[in-house]
This record gives sequence, structure tokens and C-alpha cells, in this order.
Amino acid sequence: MQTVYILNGPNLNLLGKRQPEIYGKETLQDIEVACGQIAEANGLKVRFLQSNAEHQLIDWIHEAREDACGIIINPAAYTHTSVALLDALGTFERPVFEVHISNVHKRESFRHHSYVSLRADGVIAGCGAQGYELALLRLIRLLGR
Ligand SMILES: O=C(O)[C@]1(O)C[C@H](CCCOc2ccccc2)[C@@H](O)[C@H](O)C1
Repeated sequence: MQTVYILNGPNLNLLGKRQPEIYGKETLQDIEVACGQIAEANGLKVRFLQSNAEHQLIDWIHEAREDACGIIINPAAYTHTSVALLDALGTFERPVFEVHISNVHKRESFRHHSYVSLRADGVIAGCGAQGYELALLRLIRLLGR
């Protein structure tokens, strides 16, 4: 069964616990459950991961090269800083979707630039936690399922 990697960057482990006015009340576990249901209904598995460490996210992208049909990533703050993450995603040849819970383009100017967007096949921002589900549905469409 094909696997979708859903990767989450720094501080997203606090999702639902802090700043609900920006990031909503859903937790990463809520998002994992919702995405898992969609994936299962379409014959896919989800590997849902979060790390505050850049190197761990990079290692998971390298792991995804072996067995993932696509990557959905919320790089969090590394979005705006990490060439290393962009380079790692550049080694992954199947679809990549970048997700942001908030509309980064309505926030501080430093959030308006994304290194990851240079690789992403699609970018979803400002749709809350549902952005992950929307990215997954787009990936499923691209897989012809
Ligand atoms: O809107 C998004 O999903 C972001 O990727 C979230 C990042 C922040 C992730 C931290 O999430 C928290 C959630 C709850 C409480 C504190 C941080 C931020 O640095 C990006 O510019 C946009």
C-alpha cells in the first residue's frame, strides 16, 4: 500500500494548545486522524511526523524517497529560512505540497517568502487545519485515484 508522508516542523507540537486565534484549536493528532481517514478511503497509508529539528525533517525526506507516493509538509518556521530543507525536497521526485495553517501573506513580511515553495507542486495557506486535507485530496487526484 502506498504511503503519504505528512511532515510537520518546529513548534507544531503545540498546535491546539497555544495561539488558537492564529492556528485554531485542532491538534496535530486531530489532523492525523482526519488525514488518515481520507487516505484509508483511497487505499493509502499516512506516515504523520513532527520534529523541532531540521536534520530530522531532512532525514524523513530522505526516507520518503524510498517508499512515499508524495509528501505533504508544513515546514513551520523553516519555511522562511531553510535552504537545506529545499535541497532535501529537491531530491524527492514525486509530488510535494506545502501547507500553512495561517495565511502567511497576511502576517509579518518575513513570513511572505518560502524557500520550500521553489519545490512545492502546490501551496495551501490560510485554510486552517483543513489545508492538510485539501493537499491530500489534491495528491490523491494526481495519483489518479
Ligand atoms: O501557518 C503555518 O502553518 C505556519 O507554518 C506555522 C509556523 C509556526 C508553527 C508554530 O505553531 C504553533 C502552534 C501553536 C502555538 C505556537 C506555535 C509559522 O512559523 C509559519 O510562518 C506559518
